[in-house]
Amino acid sequence: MTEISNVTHKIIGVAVIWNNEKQILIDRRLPTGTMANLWEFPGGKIETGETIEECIEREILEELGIKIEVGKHLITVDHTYPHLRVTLTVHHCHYLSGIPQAIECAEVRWVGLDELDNFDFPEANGEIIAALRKR
Ligand SMILES: Nc1nc2c([nH]c(=O)n2[C@H]2C[C@H](O)[C@@H](COP(=O)(O)OP(=O)(O)OP(=O)(O)O)O2)c(=O)[nH]1
Ligand SMILES: [Mg+2]
Repeated sequence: MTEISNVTHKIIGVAVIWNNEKQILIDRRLPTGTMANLWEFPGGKIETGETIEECIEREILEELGIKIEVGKHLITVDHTYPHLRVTLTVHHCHYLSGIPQAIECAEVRWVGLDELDNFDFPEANGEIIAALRKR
């Protein structure tokens, strides 16, 4: 039997933003809504007509107020939560300018790769963090 899934599918561009101290920028989600309070790599939904790279650059400026250079693709993770399917296309990015501000999130932080274990991320992020550690 074939089952057609009606679950919402979000196509998301995600940034792993590096600074010159080999730190990564992470943000904590707002205390309301899906995956409340969890930490994530900043990003958001792709808009019609834009590439994933353009999406990432735009979302980071909108959400954090900083300029970045979008670099190499790291991994694409397709994950289904109980009420939501996400496709996270993750790129390495380099920090260029501006002070990160928590415009659409609760908090932002620069952290080292070895510090990521101290933060709670959504389930889909396990694969992203594993890919980062493999390098
Ligand atoms: N930006 C980002 N989203 C992630 C990560 N891991 C993960 O499961 N997600 C999920 C959470 C959200 O459901 C979705 C991102 O979509 P979004 O940022 O456009 O949506 P949202 O839930 O924040 O809110 P909204 O804009 O739909 O109101 O992907 C991650 O590391 N970064
Ligand atoms: Mg978002």
